[in-house]
Amino acid sequence: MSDLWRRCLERLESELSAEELHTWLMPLQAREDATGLQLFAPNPYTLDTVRERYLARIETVLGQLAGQPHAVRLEVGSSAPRAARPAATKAAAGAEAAPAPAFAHNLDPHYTFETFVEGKSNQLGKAAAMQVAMNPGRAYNPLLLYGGTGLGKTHLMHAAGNLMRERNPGCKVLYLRSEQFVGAMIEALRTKNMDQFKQRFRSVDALLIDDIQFFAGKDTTQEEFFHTFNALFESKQQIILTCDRYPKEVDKLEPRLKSRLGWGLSVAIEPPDFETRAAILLAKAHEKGVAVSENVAMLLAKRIRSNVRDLEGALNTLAARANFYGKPITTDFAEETLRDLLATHAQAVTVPNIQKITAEYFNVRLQDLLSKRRVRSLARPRQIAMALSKELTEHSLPEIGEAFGGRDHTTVLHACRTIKKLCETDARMRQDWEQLIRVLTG
Ligand SMILES: Nc1ncnc2c1ncn2[C@@H]1O[C@H](COP(=O)(O)OP(=O)(O)OP(=O)(O)O)[C@@H](O)[C@H]1O
Repeated sequence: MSDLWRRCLERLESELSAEELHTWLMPLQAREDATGLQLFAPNPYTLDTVRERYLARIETVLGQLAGQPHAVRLEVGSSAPRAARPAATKAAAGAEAAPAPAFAHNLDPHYTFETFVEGKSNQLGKAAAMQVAMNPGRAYNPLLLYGGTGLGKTHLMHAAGNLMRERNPGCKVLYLRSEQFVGAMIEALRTKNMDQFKQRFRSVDALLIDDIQFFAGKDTTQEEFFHTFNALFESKQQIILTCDRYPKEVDKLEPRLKSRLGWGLSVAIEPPDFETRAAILLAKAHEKGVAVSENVAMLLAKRIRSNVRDLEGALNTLAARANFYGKPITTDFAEETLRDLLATHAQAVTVPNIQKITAEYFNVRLQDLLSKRRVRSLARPRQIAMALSKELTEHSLPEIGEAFGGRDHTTVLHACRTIKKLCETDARMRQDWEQLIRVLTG
Protein backbone atom coordinates (compact mmCIF):
# COMPACT_ATOMS: atom_id res chain seq x y z
CA MET A 1 0.00 0.00 0.00
CA SER A 2 1.22 3.51 -0.76
CA ASP A 3 2.73 5.01 2.38
CA LEU A 4 0.92 8.30 1.84
CA TRP A 5 -2.42 6.54 1.48
CA ARG A 6 -1.75 4.47 4.61
CA ARG A 7 -1.07 7.63 6.60
CA CYS A 8 -4.16 9.26 5.12
CA LEU A 9 -6.27 6.30 6.25
CA GLU A 10 -4.76 6.49 9.72
CA ARG A 11 -5.74 10.15 9.93
CA LEU A 12 -9.27 9.47 8.70
CA GLU A 13 -9.67 6.63 11.18
CA SER A 14 -10.27 9.15 13.95
CA GLU A 15 -12.91 11.01 11.94
CA LEU A 16 -14.99 8.20 10.46
CA SER A 17 -16.79 5.27 11.98
CA ALA A 18 -15.11 1.88 11.56
CA GLU A 19 -17.98 0.78 9.33
CA GLU A 20 -17.61 3.75 6.98
CA LEU A 21 -13.90 3.20 6.81
CA HIS A 22 -14.25 -0.51 6.07
CA THR A 23 -17.09 -0.11 3.61
CA TRP A 24 -15.78 2.72 1.50
CA LEU A 25 -12.11 3.46 2.03
CA MET A 26 -10.42 0.18 2.89
CA PRO A 27 -11.50 -1.49 -0.39
CA LEU A 28 -9.67 1.19 -2.37
CA GLN A 29 -6.30 0.25 -3.76
CA ALA A 30 -3.72 3.00 -4.13
CA ARG A 31 -0.89 3.64 -6.54
CA GLU A 32 1.39 6.63 -6.23
CA ASP A 33 3.39 8.11 -9.06
CA ALA A 34 4.91 11.41 -10.10
CA THR A 35 1.52 12.81 -11.10
CA GLY A 36 -0.15 12.11 -7.75
CA LEU A 37 -2.15 9.40 -6.10
CA GLN A 38 -4.40 7.07 -8.01
CA LEU A 39 -7.16 5.29 -6.12
CA PHE A 40 -8.88 2.24 -7.58
CA ALA A 41 -12.41 1.42 -6.48
CA PRO A 42 -13.71 -2.15 -6.81
CA ASN A 43 -16.91 -0.99 -8.57
CA PRO A 44 -18.72 2.13 -9.85
CA TYR A 45 -20.96 2.29 -6.80
CA THR A 46 -17.98 2.65 -4.46
CA LEU A 47 -16.36 5.10 -6.83
CA ASP A 48 -19.42 7.38 -6.86
CA THR A 49 -19.83 7.25 -3.11
CA VAL A 50 -16.17 7.97 -2.42
CA ARG A 51 -16.19 10.83 -4.91
CA GLU A 52 -19.34 12.33 -3.44
CA ARG A 53 -18.68 11.91 0.25
CA TYR A 54 -14.99 11.52 0.93
CA LEU A 55 -12.88 12.82 -1.94
CA ALA A 56 -12.72 16.42 -0.76
CA ARG A 57 -11.66 15.34 2.71
CA ILE A 58 -9.12 12.86 1.30
CA GLU A 59 -7.58 15.62 -0.81
CA THR A 60 -7.36 17.94 2.18
CA VAL A 61 -5.69 15.30 4.35
CA LEU A 62 -3.27 14.30 1.59
CA GLY A 63 -2.42 17.96 1.08
CA GLN A 64 -1.68 18.32 4.79
CA LEU A 65 0.44 15.17 4.88
CA ALA A 66 2.37 15.99 1.72
CA GLY A 67 2.78 19.66 2.64
CA GLN A 68 1.31 20.77 -0.73
CA PRO A 69 -1.83 20.16 -2.79
CA HIS A 70 -1.90 16.55 -3.90
CA ALA A 71 -3.79 15.37 -6.97
CA VAL A 72 -6.05 12.35 -6.53
CA ARG A 73 -7.46 10.36 -9.42
CA LEU A 74 -10.28 7.92 -8.86
CA GLU A 75 -11.18 5.09 -11.17
CA VAL A 76 -12.71 1.65 -11.16
CA GLY A 77 -10.14 -1.12 -11.29
CA SER A 78 -7.22 -2.57 -9.47
CA SER A 79 -3.70 -1.35 -8.80
CA ALA A 80 -2.41 -4.87 -9.46
CA PRO A 81 -4.47 -7.39 -11.41
CA ARG A 82 -5.46 -10.35 -9.28
CA ALA A 83 -4.82 -13.90 -10.32
CA ALA A 84 -7.74 -15.46 -8.45
CA ARG A 85 -10.19 -17.44 -10.52
CA PRO A 86 -13.78 -16.21 -10.40
CA ALA A 87 -16.00 -18.27 -8.11
CA ALA A 88 -18.24 -19.52 -10.89
CA THR A 89 -15.29 -20.88 -12.89
CA LYS A 90 -14.11 -22.65 -9.79
CA ALA A 91 -17.49 -24.23 -9.30
CA ALA A 92 -17.49 -25.32 -12.91
CA ALA A 93 -14.07 -26.93 -12.48
CA GLY A 94 -15.33 -28.77 -9.41
CA ALA A 95 -18.35 -29.93 -11.38
CA GLU A 96 -16.08 -31.48 -14.02
CA ALA A 97 -14.39 -33.62 -11.41
CA ALA A 98 -17.61 -34.87 -9.78
CA PRO A 99 -20.93 -34.07 -11.43
CA ALA A 100 -23.27 -32.66 -8.80
CA PRO A 101 -27.06 -32.93 -8.88
CA ALA A 102 -28.83 -29.98 -10.56
CA PHE A 103 -28.70 -26.98 -8.27
CA ALA A 104 -31.98 -25.59 -7.00
CA HIS A 105 -31.46 -22.12 -5.61
CA ASN A 106 -34.01 -20.91 -3.12
CA LEU A 107 -33.85 -17.15 -3.10
CA ASP A 108 -36.95 -15.01 -2.74
CA PRO A 109 -37.15 -13.07 -6.03
CA HIS A 110 -39.06 -10.21 -4.36
CA TYR A 111 -36.20 -9.37 -2.07
CA THR A 112 -34.01 -7.26 -4.30
CA PHE A 113 -32.01 -4.06 -3.91
CA GLU A 114 -34.63 -2.30 -6.04
CA THR A 115 -37.38 -3.10 -3.54
CA PHE A 116 -35.19 -2.19 -0.57
CA VAL A 117 -35.65 1.37 0.68
CA GLU A 118 -32.41 2.96 1.75
CA GLY A 119 -32.09 5.21 4.78
CA LYS A 120 -29.37 6.12 7.25
CA SER A 121 -30.17 3.08 9.35
CA ASN A 122 -29.40 0.55 6.64
CA GLN A 123 -27.22 2.43 4.16
CA LEU A 124 -23.99 0.71 5.08
CA GLY A 125 -25.62 -2.70 5.17
CA LYS A 126 -27.05 -2.18 1.73
CA ALA A 127 -23.76 -0.90 0.34
CA ALA A 128 -21.82 -3.81 1.82
CA ALA A 129 -24.33 -6.37 0.53
CA MET A 130 -24.13 -4.81 -2.94
CA GLN A 131 -20.37 -4.88 -2.96
CA VAL A 132 -20.37 -8.50 -1.91
CA ALA A 133 -22.81 -9.31 -4.70
CA MET A 134 -20.60 -7.57 -7.22
CA ASN A 135 -17.37 -9.18 -5.99
CA PRO A 136 -18.38 -12.47 -4.36
CA GLY A 137 -15.66 -13.92 -2.17
CA ARG A 138 -13.48 -10.88 -2.64
CA ALA A 139 -15.08 -7.78 -1.14
CA TYR A 140 -15.84 -8.92 2.41
CA ASN A 141 -15.88 -12.47 3.60
CA PRO A 142 -17.90 -13.21 5.59
CA LEU A 143 -20.39 -10.38 5.47
CA LEU A 144 -22.37 -10.36 8.66
CA LEU A 145 -25.52 -8.27 9.00
CA TYR A 146 -26.77 -7.93 12.54
CA GLY A 147 -29.58 -6.12 14.29
CA GLY A 148 -33.06 -6.47 15.73
CA THR A 149 -35.92 -8.41 14.28
CA GLY A 150 -37.79 -7.30 11.15
CA LEU A 151 -35.27 -4.67 10.04
CA GLY A 152 -34.42 -6.06 6.61
CA LYS A 153 -31.43 -8.35 7.17
CA THR A 154 -32.99 -11.28 5.36
CA HIS A 155 -34.16 -8.97 2.59
CA LEU A 156 -30.62 -7.68 2.03
CA MET A 157 -29.17 -11.15 2.13
CA HIS A 158 -31.54 -12.36 -0.58
CA ALA A 159 -30.97 -9.17 -2.55
CA ALA A 160 -27.24 -9.91 -2.58
CA GLY A 161 -27.91 -13.47 -3.70
CA ASN A 162 -30.33 -12.35 -6.40
CA LEU A 163 -27.86 -9.80 -7.73
CA MET A 164 -25.09 -12.41 -7.82
CA ARG A 165 -27.32 -14.63 -9.91
CA GLU A 166 -28.39 -11.78 -12.14
CA ARG A 167 -24.79 -10.95 -12.90
CA ASN A 168 -23.79 -14.57 -13.21
CA PRO A 169 -26.75 -16.89 -13.81
CA GLY A 170 -24.62 -19.99 -13.26
CA CYS A 171 -23.71 -18.86 -9.76
CA LYS A 172 -24.85 -21.29 -7.05
CA VAL A 173 -26.32 -19.39 -4.14
CA LEU A 174 -27.72 -21.38 -1.26
CA TYR A 175 -29.89 -19.69 1.36
CA LEU A 176 -30.77 -21.41 4.61
CA ARG A 177 -32.21 -20.47 7.94
CA SER A 178 -29.94 -21.70 10.71
CA GLU A 179 -32.60 -24.19 11.79
CA GLN A 180 -32.47 -25.71 8.32
CA PHE A 181 -28.71 -26.08 8.54
CA VAL A 182 -29.10 -27.81 11.91
CA GLY A 183 -31.92 -29.99 10.56
CA ALA A 184 -29.90 -31.02 7.50
CA MET A 185 -26.95 -31.90 9.68
CA ILE A 186 -29.00 -34.01 12.09
CA GLU A 187 -30.53 -35.82 9.16
CA ALA A 188 -27.10 -36.43 7.62
CA LEU A 189 -25.81 -37.80 10.91
CA ARG A 190 -28.85 -40.03 11.26
CA THR A 191 -28.57 -41.43 7.75
CA LYS A 192 -24.78 -41.49 7.86
CA ASN A 193 -24.55 -39.18 4.87
CA MET A 194 -22.14 -36.63 6.24
CA ASP A 195 -20.00 -36.67 3.12
CA GLN A 196 -22.97 -35.66 1.01
CA PHE A 197 -23.89 -32.98 3.54
CA LYS A 198 -20.36 -31.56 3.39
CA GLN A 199 -20.34 -31.68 -0.39
CA ARG A 200 -23.69 -29.90 -0.60
CA PHE A 201 -22.57 -26.92 1.41
CA ARG A 202 -19.05 -26.73 0.17
CA SER A 203 -19.87 -26.83 -3.53
CA VAL A 204 -21.78 -23.54 -3.59
CA ASP A 205 -20.43 -20.18 -4.73
CA ALA A 206 -22.23 -18.38 -1.93
CA LEU A 207 -23.71 -19.68 1.29
CA LEU A 208 -26.29 -17.49 3.03
CA ILE A 209 -27.24 -18.43 6.56
CA ASP A 210 -29.91 -16.51 8.43
CA ASP A 211 -30.12 -15.97 12.20
CA ILE A 212 -26.95 -17.69 13.32
CA GLN A 213 -27.74 -16.88 16.97
CA PHE A 214 -29.69 -20.12 16.68
CA PHE A 215 -26.37 -22.02 16.66
CA ALA A 216 -25.73 -20.98 20.26
CA GLY A 217 -25.25 -23.97 22.54
CA LYS A 218 -25.38 -26.46 19.65
CA ASP A 219 -21.81 -27.69 19.78
CA THR A 220 -21.85 -30.29 17.02
CA THR A 221 -23.53 -27.84 14.65
CA GLN A 222 -20.99 -25.18 15.44
CA GLU A 223 -18.17 -27.64 14.86
CA GLU A 224 -19.57 -28.58 11.44
CA PHE A 225 -20.35 -25.01 10.53
CA PHE A 226 -16.83 -24.02 11.52
CA HIS A 227 -15.36 -26.52 9.05
CA THR A 228 -17.80 -25.51 6.33
CA PHE A 229 -16.88 -21.90 6.97
CA ASN A 230 -13.16 -22.61 6.69
CA ALA A 231 -13.58 -24.61 3.49
CA LEU A 232 -15.64 -21.87 1.85
CA PHE A 233 -13.43 -19.09 3.09
CA GLU A 234 -10.23 -20.71 1.89
CA SER A 235 -11.53 -21.17 -1.62
CA LYS A 236 -12.93 -17.62 -1.66
CA GLN A 237 -16.57 -18.66 -1.79
CA GLN A 238 -18.83 -16.00 -0.34
CA ILE A 239 -20.43 -16.36 3.06
CA ILE A 240 -23.22 -14.04 4.20
CA LEU A 241 -24.68 -14.38 7.66
CA THR A 242 -27.22 -12.61 9.79
CA CYS A 243 -27.56 -12.49 13.54
CA ASP A 244 -30.00 -10.78 15.86
CA ARG A 245 -27.14 -9.08 17.72
CA TYR A 246 -23.42 -8.52 17.50
CA PRO A 247 -22.11 -12.13 17.52
CA LYS A 248 -19.58 -11.40 20.28
CA GLU A 249 -22.62 -10.83 22.49
CA VAL A 250 -24.20 -14.19 21.69
CA ASP A 251 -23.67 -16.52 24.65
CA LYS A 252 -22.62 -20.07 23.96
CA LEU A 253 -21.21 -19.33 20.55
CA GLU A 254 -17.72 -20.81 20.40
CA PRO A 255 -14.90 -18.24 20.66
CA ARG A 256 -13.13 -19.59 17.56
CA LEU A 257 -16.34 -19.20 15.55
CA LYS A 258 -16.81 -15.68 16.87
CA SER A 259 -13.27 -14.88 15.86
CA ARG A 260 -13.86 -16.24 12.33
CA LEU A 261 -16.94 -14.07 12.00
CA GLY A 262 -14.77 -11.06 12.68
CA TRP A 263 -12.55 -11.76 9.65
CA GLY A 264 -14.87 -10.01 7.23
CA LEU A 265 -17.21 -7.13 7.77
CA SER A 266 -19.96 -6.88 10.36
CA VAL A 267 -22.55 -4.20 9.77
CA ALA A 268 -25.35 -3.17 12.09
CA ILE A 269 -28.82 -2.70 10.63
CA GLU A 270 -30.57 -0.14 12.78
CA PRO A 271 -34.27 0.62 13.14
CA PRO A 272 -35.26 3.05 10.38
CA ASP A 273 -35.97 6.69 11.18
CA PHE A 274 -39.32 8.32 10.58
CA GLU A 275 -38.70 9.38 6.97
CA THR A 276 -37.41 5.94 6.00
CA ARG A 277 -40.36 4.23 7.69
CA ALA A 278 -42.76 6.40 5.70
CA ALA A 279 -40.85 5.76 2.47
CA ILE A 280 -40.85 1.99 3.10
CA LEU A 281 -44.60 2.06 3.67
CA LEU A 282 -45.26 3.93 0.46
CA ALA A 283 -42.98 1.57 -1.46
CA LYS A 284 -44.66 -1.52 0.03
CA ALA A 285 -48.12 -0.09 -0.71
CA HIS A 286 -47.06 0.58 -4.29
CA GLU A 287 -45.66 -2.95 -4.62
CA LYS A 288 -48.91 -4.45 -3.37
CA GLY A 289 -51.05 -2.11 -5.46
CA VAL A 290 -52.67 -0.53 -2.37
CA ALA A 291 -53.63 3.15 -2.61
CA VAL A 292 -52.15 4.85 0.44
CA SER A 293 -51.67 8.60 0.75
CA GLU A 294 -48.60 10.25 2.23
CA ASN A 295 -50.67 11.31 5.22
CA VAL A 296 -51.60 7.74 6.04
CA ALA A 297 -47.98 6.62 5.56
CA MET A 298 -46.85 9.39 7.90
CA LEU A 299 -49.44 8.47 10.49
CA LEU A 300 -48.32 4.85 10.59
CA ALA A 301 -44.63 5.73 10.44
CA LYS A 302 -45.04 8.12 13.35
CA ARG A 303 -46.89 5.65 15.52
CA ILE A 304 -45.25 2.30 14.65
CA ARG A 305 -41.55 2.47 15.30
CA SER A 306 -40.65 -1.03 16.37
CA ASN A 307 -39.69 -2.56 13.04
CA VAL A 308 -40.58 -2.83 9.38
CA ARG A 309 -42.36 -6.15 9.76
CA ASP A 310 -44.89 -4.52 12.12
CA LEU A 311 -45.34 -1.65 9.69
CA GLU A 312 -45.97 -4.06 6.86
CA GLY A 313 -48.40 -5.99 9.05
CA ALA A 314 -50.37 -2.79 9.70
CA LEU A 315 -50.45 -2.03 5.99
CA ASN A 316 -51.72 -5.54 5.20
CA THR A 317 -54.48 -5.21 7.80
CA LEU A 318 -55.51 -1.86 6.40
CA ALA A 319 -55.53 -3.13 2.83
CA ALA A 320 -57.61 -6.19 3.75
CA ARG A 321 -60.18 -4.15 5.71
CA ALA A 322 -60.44 -1.46 3.06
CA ASN A 323 -60.98 -4.13 0.46
CA PHE A 324 -63.60 -5.87 2.58
CA TYR A 325 -65.59 -2.70 3.30
CA GLY A 326 -64.92 -1.20 -0.12
CA LYS A 327 -63.58 1.99 1.47
CA PRO A 328 -60.58 4.17 0.63
CA ILE A 329 -57.71 4.21 3.15
CA THR A 330 -58.00 7.66 4.71
CA THR A 331 -56.27 8.72 7.94
CA ASP A 332 -59.60 8.37 9.80
CA PHE A 333 -60.07 4.88 8.42
CA ALA A 334 -56.51 3.96 9.44
CA GLU A 335 -56.93 5.40 12.97
CA GLU A 336 -60.20 3.54 13.39
CA THR A 337 -59.04 0.22 11.94
CA LEU A 338 -55.71 0.12 13.77
CA ARG A 339 -56.89 1.70 17.03
CA ASP A 340 -55.79 -1.18 19.28
CA LEU A 341 -52.53 -1.73 17.49
CA LEU A 342 -51.64 1.98 17.56
CA ALA A 343 -52.56 2.17 21.24
CA THR A 344 -50.20 -0.71 22.06
CA HIS A 345 -47.35 1.01 20.28
CA ALA A 346 -48.11 4.35 21.93
CA GLN A 347 -48.16 2.80 25.40
CA ALA A 348 -44.67 1.45 25.14
CA VAL A 349 -42.99 4.84 24.87
CA THR A 350 -43.73 7.44 27.50
CA VAL A 351 -41.65 10.38 28.67
CA PRO A 352 -41.08 8.91 32.17
CA ASN A 353 -39.97 5.68 30.56
CA ILE A 354 -37.56 7.52 28.27
CA GLN A 355 -36.15 9.41 31.25
CA LYS A 356 -35.68 6.24 33.27
CA ILE A 357 -34.07 4.23 30.46
CA THR A 358 -31.79 7.11 29.43
CA ALA A 359 -30.65 7.64 33.03
CA GLU A 360 -29.87 3.93 33.35
CA TYR A 361 -28.09 3.87 30.02
CA PHE A 362 -25.76 6.71 31.00
CA ASN A 363 -25.50 5.50 34.56
CA VAL A 364 -26.81 8.72 36.14
CA ARG A 365 -29.51 9.09 38.77
CA LEU A 366 -32.98 9.92 37.51
CA GLN A 367 -33.34 12.82 39.92
CA ASP A 368 -30.06 14.28 38.62
CA LEU A 369 -31.23 13.93 35.03
CA LEU A 370 -34.33 15.95 35.91
CA SER A 371 -32.46 18.48 38.08
CA LYS A 372 -31.19 21.92 37.04
CA ARG A 373 -27.54 20.89 37.34
CA ARG A 374 -25.62 21.75 34.20
CA VAL A 375 -22.50 19.61 34.42
CA ARG A 376 -21.76 18.01 31.07
CA SER A 377 -22.11 14.47 32.40
CA LEU A 378 -25.78 15.28 33.06
CA ALA A 379 -26.50 17.89 30.41
CA ARG A 380 -25.83 15.60 27.45
CA PRO A 381 -27.95 12.63 28.67
CA ARG A 382 -30.69 15.15 29.52
CA GLN A 383 -30.60 16.58 26.00
CA ILE A 384 -30.73 13.08 24.56
CA ALA A 385 -33.72 12.19 26.72
CA MET A 386 -35.49 15.38 25.59
CA ALA A 387 -34.76 14.69 21.94
CA LEU A 388 -35.95 11.10 22.35
CA SER A 389 -39.17 12.35 23.92
CA LYS A 390 -39.78 14.56 20.90
CA GLU A 391 -38.90 11.79 18.47
CA LEU A 392 -40.82 8.99 20.11
CA THR A 393 -43.90 10.57 21.67
CA GLU A 394 -46.65 12.88 20.54
CA HIS A 395 -45.92 15.46 23.27
CA SER A 396 -45.34 19.10 22.39
CA LEU A 397 -42.11 20.96 23.20
CA PRO A 398 -43.69 22.80 26.20
CA GLU A 399 -45.06 19.52 27.56
CA ILE A 400 -41.65 17.89 27.29
CA GLY A 401 -40.01 20.92 28.93
CA GLU A 402 -42.50 20.63 31.77
CA ALA A 403 -41.70 16.94 32.24
CA PHE A 404 -38.00 17.78 32.54
CA GLY A 405 -38.27 19.86 35.68
CA GLY A 406 -40.23 22.78 34.19
CA ARG A 407 -37.85 23.83 31.44
CA ASP A 408 -38.70 26.25 28.68
CA HIS A 409 -39.75 24.88 25.26
CA THR A 410 -36.77 26.64 23.62
CA THR A 411 -34.44 24.52 25.77
CA VAL A 412 -36.10 21.39 24.41
CA LEU A 413 -35.86 22.70 20.86
CA HIS A 414 -32.19 23.46 21.36
CA ALA A 415 -31.63 19.93 22.73
CA CYS A 416 -33.36 18.36 19.71
CA ARG A 417 -31.26 20.38 17.26
CA THR A 418 -28.01 19.72 19.09
CA ILE A 419 -28.58 15.98 19.25
CA LYS A 420 -29.65 15.77 15.62
CA LYS A 421 -26.48 17.54 14.55
CA LEU A 422 -24.28 15.41 16.79
CA CYS A 423 -25.86 12.23 15.42
CA GLU A 424 -24.79 13.33 11.96
CA THR A 425 -21.19 14.07 12.88
CA ASP A 426 -20.32 11.86 15.83
CA ALA A 427 -20.38 8.06 15.39
CA ARG A 428 -20.39 7.42 19.13
CA MET A 429 -23.41 9.66 19.65
CA ARG A 430 -25.23 7.98 16.77
CA GLN A 431 -24.60 4.59 18.36
CA ASP A 432 -25.96 5.75 21.72
CA TRP A 433 -29.01 7.28 20.06
CA GLU A 434 -29.80 4.21 18.01
CA GLN A 435 -29.21 1.85 20.89
CA LEU A 436 -31.62 3.83 23.08
CA ILE A 437 -34.26 3.86 20.36
CA ARG A 438 -33.84 0.11 20.04
CA VAL A 439 -34.27 -0.44 23.76
CA LEU A 440 -37.28 1.88 23.94
CA THR A 441 -39.14 0.60 20.92
CA GLY A 442 -37.95 -2.99 20.70
N1 LIG B 1 -35.47 -0.93 4.03
C1 LIG B 1 -36.44 -1.75 3.66
N2 LIG B 1 -37.07 -1.59 2.49
C2 LIG B 1 -38.08 -2.39 2.10
N3 LIG B 1 -38.53 -3.41 2.85
C3 LIG B 1 -37.95 -3.63 4.02
C4 LIG B 1 -36.89 -2.82 4.50
N4 LIG B 1 -36.52 -3.26 5.71
C5 LIG B 1 -37.31 -4.32 5.99
N5 LIG B 1 -38.17 -4.54 4.99
C6 LIG B 1 -39.21 -5.56 4.91
O1 LIG B 1 -39.57 -5.92 6.24
C7 LIG B 1 -39.87 -7.30 6.32
C8 LIG B 1 -39.00 -7.93 7.38
O2 LIG B 1 -37.67 -7.88 6.93
P1 LIG B 1 -36.63 -9.09 7.12
O3 LIG B 1 -37.35 -10.40 7.16
O4 LIG B 1 -35.54 -8.93 6.11
O5 LIG B 1 -36.11 -8.77 8.59
P2 LIG B 1 -34.94 -9.41 9.44
O6 LIG B 1 -34.08 -8.29 9.89
O7 LIG B 1 -34.28 -10.51 8.68
O8 LIG B 1 -35.73 -10.00 10.67
P3 LIG B 1 -35.52 -11.37 11.50
O9 LIG B 1 -34.23 -11.19 12.25
O10 LIG B 1 -36.70 -11.41 12.39
O11 LIG B 1 -35.45 -12.48 10.52
C9 LIG B 1 -39.63 -7.88 4.94
O12 LIG B 1 -40.85 -7.97 4.27
C10 LIG B 1 -38.75 -6.84 4.26
O13 LIG B 1 -38.97 -6.78 2.85
